[in-house]
Amino acid sequence: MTTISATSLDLTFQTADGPVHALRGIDLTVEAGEFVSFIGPSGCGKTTFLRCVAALETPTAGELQVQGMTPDEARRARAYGYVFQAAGLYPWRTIGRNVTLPLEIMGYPKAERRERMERVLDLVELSGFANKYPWQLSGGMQQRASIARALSFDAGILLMDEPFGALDEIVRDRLNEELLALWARTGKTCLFVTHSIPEAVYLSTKIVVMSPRPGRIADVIDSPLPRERPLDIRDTPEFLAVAHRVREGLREGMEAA
Ligand SMILES: Nc1ncnc2c1ncn2[C@@H]1O[C@H](COP(=O)(O)OP(=O)(O)OP(=O)(O)O)[C@@H](O)[C@H]1O
Repeated sequence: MTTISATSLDLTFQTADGPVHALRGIDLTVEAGEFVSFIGPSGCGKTTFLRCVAALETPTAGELQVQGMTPDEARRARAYGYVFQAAGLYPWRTIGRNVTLPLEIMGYPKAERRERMERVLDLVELSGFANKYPWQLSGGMQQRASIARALSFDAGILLMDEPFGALDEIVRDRLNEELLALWARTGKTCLFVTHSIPEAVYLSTKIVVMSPRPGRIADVIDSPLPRERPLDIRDTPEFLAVAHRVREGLREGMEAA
């Protein structure tokens, strides 16, 4: 089943310095349950594309469908959870009450909020941290709490904009492994923005390589790697071949820009 379908998508921002062509001719199909990474240099439109899916930006031309709906309908149907680069947890709320915030807004009864909170905190391995405050957790744990919050209302799509960009490499490796396990367990469709080639190749079933000015797709790579991926898969020739193709796509995209 197709979850995201973009056809000839264009978005031009009108700014004081003139038009900025953030996206041009984006054609992309994402099937349910895929893990799709978007990689490309700063300004190539990765965040803008995610924001279009989330109905936070409106394309100037083309068609975009999210679970067969317009992005706005999908937003109202709570089709996605959004995880940002900064965890964005409210410091005056406990982890548990940060996770239940969307559920409170949506009017879930208290008992169900609690049950869901416990389930998603367990999914991100933060059981036992519900009563802590964000500042009592490491950066990696805060990001896991932010993922739990995005999972709390069972959206089929998880939009993640560089969620691990600010973390050191060892923590990031661990979160990558955990995210893959979480994805396998939940069957979510994931759209994930990253600047890291190894991260994109390790996580994804599909890698979208983008290039700037105007933001467009330089290559779409369907990963030949198995879905089960221990971290040391990164040393295999198959992994390195995909990483090489991503690097080539980035280089060609820069040359064409
Ligand atoms: N609201 C806005 N108004 C005007 N221009 C914008 C707006 N949002 C984004 N842009 C411009 O659109 C282009 C694409 O931006 P976008 O943030 O999507 O890139 P990105 O690939 O996510 O970059 P990064 O890797 O730095 O996060 C950039 O040139 C940016 O300056």
